Amino acid sequence: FFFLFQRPHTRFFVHQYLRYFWSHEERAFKLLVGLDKGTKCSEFHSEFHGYSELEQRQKLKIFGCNEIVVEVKSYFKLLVEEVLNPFYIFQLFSVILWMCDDYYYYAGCIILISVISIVVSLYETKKQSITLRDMVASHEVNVMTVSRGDGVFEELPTSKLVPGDVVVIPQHGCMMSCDAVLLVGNCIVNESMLTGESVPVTKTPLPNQSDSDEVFSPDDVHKRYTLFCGTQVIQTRYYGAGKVTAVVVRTGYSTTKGELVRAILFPKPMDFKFYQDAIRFVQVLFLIASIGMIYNIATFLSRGESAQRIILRTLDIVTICVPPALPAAMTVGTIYAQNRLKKAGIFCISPPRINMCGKLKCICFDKTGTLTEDGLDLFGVVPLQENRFLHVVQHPTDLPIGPFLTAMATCHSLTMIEGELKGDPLDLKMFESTNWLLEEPGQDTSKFDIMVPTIVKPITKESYYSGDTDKIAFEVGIVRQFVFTSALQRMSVITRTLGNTQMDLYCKGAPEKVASLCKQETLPEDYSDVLHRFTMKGFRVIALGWRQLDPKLNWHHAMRVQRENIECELTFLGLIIMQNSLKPETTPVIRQLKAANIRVVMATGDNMHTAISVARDCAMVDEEEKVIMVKASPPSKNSEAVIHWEYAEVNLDNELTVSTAEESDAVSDHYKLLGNSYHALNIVRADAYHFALDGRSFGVVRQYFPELLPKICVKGTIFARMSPDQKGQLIEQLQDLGYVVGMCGDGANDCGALKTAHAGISLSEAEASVASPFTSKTPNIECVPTVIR
Ligand SMILES: Nc1ncnc2c1ncn2[C@@H]1O[C@H](COP(=O)(O)OP(=O)(O)OP(=O)(O)O)[C@@H](O)[C@H]1O
Repeated sequence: FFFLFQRPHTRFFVHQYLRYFWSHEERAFKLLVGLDKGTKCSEFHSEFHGYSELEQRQKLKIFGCNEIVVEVKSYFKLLVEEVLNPFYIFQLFSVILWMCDDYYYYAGCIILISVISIVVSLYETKKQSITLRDMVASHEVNVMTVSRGDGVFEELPTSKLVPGDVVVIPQHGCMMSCDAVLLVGNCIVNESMLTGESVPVTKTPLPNQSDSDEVFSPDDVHKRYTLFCGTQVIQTRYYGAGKVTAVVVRTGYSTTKGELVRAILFPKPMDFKFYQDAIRFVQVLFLIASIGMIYNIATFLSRGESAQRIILRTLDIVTICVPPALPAAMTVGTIYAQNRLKKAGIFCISPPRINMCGKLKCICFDKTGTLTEDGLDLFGVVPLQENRFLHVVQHPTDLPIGPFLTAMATCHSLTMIEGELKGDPLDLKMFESTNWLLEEPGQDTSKFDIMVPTIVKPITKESYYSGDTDKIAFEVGIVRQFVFTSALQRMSVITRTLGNTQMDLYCKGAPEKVASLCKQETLPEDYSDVLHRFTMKGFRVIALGWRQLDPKLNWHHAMRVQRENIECELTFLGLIIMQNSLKPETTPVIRQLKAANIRVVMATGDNMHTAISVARDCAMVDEEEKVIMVKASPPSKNSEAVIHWEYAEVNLDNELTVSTAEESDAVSDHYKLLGNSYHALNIVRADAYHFALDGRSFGVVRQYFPELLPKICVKGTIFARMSPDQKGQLIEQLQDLGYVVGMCGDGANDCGALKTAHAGISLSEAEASVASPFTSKTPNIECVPTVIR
C-alpha cells in the first residue's frame, strides 16, 4: 500500500464492504489487506512504534473507517427486493389473469395471503437485521489510546484506527474493535462472540526474534498472540506500570469478526440439490402445462371461440400447473420454523439454512463438552516412583510435595476474575484437587523477582518447607505461560520456587504428545499398556512432564525463549485420569438419529481409544459392530507411505498392511482390501464395521492415498486427535461424498467445521455467536433432532 500511497489518484471499488485497489504494476484490481499477509513477525517489534497524525490520516483514506456497520434496510427497499423475486412476479401475472377472467374470489384470497406473507417477512427480515446490527455493535468502545511514537500517547476514536497503529489495551480490559497482535504483556480474553466458548483464553506477546523470517499469520500459527475484534479483554497483565500494547493488523470488515458478519450478510450461494430439483420440477410442470395449452388451443380453435377467450383459457392452464402461492407458503414456513426454533432455545442467524436442515444425512459431533460433560471429574492420578507407575491415587492432596503436585498446581491458565477462579474446566478440576491457593499479587511482587504475576502455595501447615537457616514458605511463582492450543495438544509453564535459583518447566497435555517430548528413559516400561488400559475404559488421560531449566536462564531469557527450545528433554511425571461421562441426553439422541438412517460421526481432539470407548458407550458403534483402526504413516527413508489396518479391540493377529501406491490401487476395493484376512472378510459381508482414524493418519491418507479417502470416510465413524483444520477438512470430504452434513460442537476447536457444514449448531451460553448459523442455549445434543425436524 505504500506504492498506492505515492499516487494520489488511485482507483478503487468496494465490493461486499471490502476495498479493491488498482495496481498499476500488475494491471489488476487487488484486494486491500492489512498487516495480516506478508508481514514478518520480527517487523512488528522493529517497525511499528506509532504513527504520526499525518501518517494516520493518510492511511485512513486508504483503509477507510474501522467500523462494522450492518445496514438495516428501509421497508421500501426490502419490499422492492422481496417483490422482485420471480415467484412474486409470476403471482402478479396470475392474479391479473384471474381478474381478467372475472375470477375474483380466488384471486382475492391469493392477494390476501401474499400480502400477509410479505408483511410478515418484511417485519421479520427487518427485525433480524436489527438484531444482527445490535449483536455486531454490542458494547463497542469508542476511544482507544494510541502511541504517537517517542512515548507520546493520544486518545483516538476507534473508528479511526488503521493497520499499523500501536494501541494500549486498558488494564481493566475492553471490547476489541480491531484485530491486533500483542507486543507486550498478557491479556485474558473472552472469545465467546467468535467461538461460542466462554472459557477465558490467555493471549501472550508475540516473541521478539529479530533473526527470524517467519511470516505473521493471525488465523492459525499466531492466533495465541492475536486479540480479535469482537472479543472481550477481561484483564491485562504486565509488570509494574508498564503498558500492554498491541499493533493493529486488520480493521473493519477485514477483521475476523467482519469476515463472519460478511458471511452472514452475503452467504455463499450453496450448490444445493434442492434448488436444482426445484427448477427441474417447475420445468416439468411447464412441460405438462404446454401440452395442455396446445390441446386447449386446438380444441378452442375447432370450436371457433374468440381470441380473448383462447388466450385467457390457455394462460390459465399455466397458473393451474405452477402453484402461485408457493413463495408465500415458503416464506411463511421459514418464518414459523425460525420462531419454533427460538422457542426451543435455538437461535438461527441464517434462516435460508433452515430448509436445508430437513435434508441432513450425516451429523458430526465433537466429543468433549458436546457428547460428554465439559466439567470432567478427576478420577485419580498416577504418579511415578523410580520410573514405575504407582497405583491410582484418588486424592492428589495425599501426595507429598514434589514435581508431580507442583505440576498440577502450576500448569494451567487459571486466573482470578472478580475473586473467582476461572478458566478451562479441566484446569480448574485439576488445580482444585490439589487444594493449593492461587494468588495474583498484582503490583506487589517484591518477593521473587520484580516480575512474578501469579503465585501458588499449599494451604496446609505441614507443607511448609523448612530450609537449613530460615523457615521459608513453599511458594511457586508462575513466571511464564505457554498457552494450550488444540494444534499443539499441550501447555506449559515456567516456574520458580521461592528460594530456588533455578527455574522449572512443567508441561501437561495429550499423553502421546508429552511422551514424545520426554527423555525416553524416563518413560516407564509399561507406559503404553497403562495408558491403553485407561483410555480403553473411556477415561480422558492427561500426562505431565517436568524439567529443571538451565541455572543460567534468567528472567529475561525466560521471557524470550521459544517454547520449542525448552519443551523437550522432559522427565515424565505421570498421568492425570479424568472421568469422561456422557451427558444423559447423548445416547437417546444418537439412537434416534441412527434409527432415522442419519449417519453419526465423531470428530474429536482426544485420544483414539477414549474416543472409541465413548462411541461405544453412546451407541454410535453398536455392541456387535467392530471398529477397524486405520493407521497410516508417511513415507520415510526406507519405506513408502503405508496403511495399516487393525481391529481396535482385538489382538493384533488380524492386522494387515498395505504399502506403496500400486498396492493401494489394489486395495481401493473393499473386498480386495480386507479379503486378505478371513475375519475382515466376514466383517465386510456383515457390513457391521466402522473405521476409526486419528488426525495424523487422516493427513497421510489425504496426501498419499487420496483415492481411498472417500471409501474410508463412507465407513469412518471415529476421527480422533483431529486438529481444528482437520475437522473442517473432514466435513468437506463428507460433503464431497454427497452428504448434507451437520456439525454440532461447543466452540473453539470446532469453529472451522461449524462454518463449513451445511448446518453448524454451536452449543453455547452466549445468546448468539457469529460462530455458526445455529446456536443452542441448551448445552446438549437434543437440539439436533429439533433442528432436523
Ligand atoms: N487445558 C489443557 N491443558 C493441557 N492439555 C490439554 C488441555 N485440554 C486438552 N488437552 C489435551 O489436548 C488434547 C486436544 O484437545 P482439544 O481441545 O483439541 O480436544 P478435546 O477437548 O480433547 O476434544 P473435542 O475435540 O472432542 O472437544 C486433549 O485430548 C487433551 O489431551
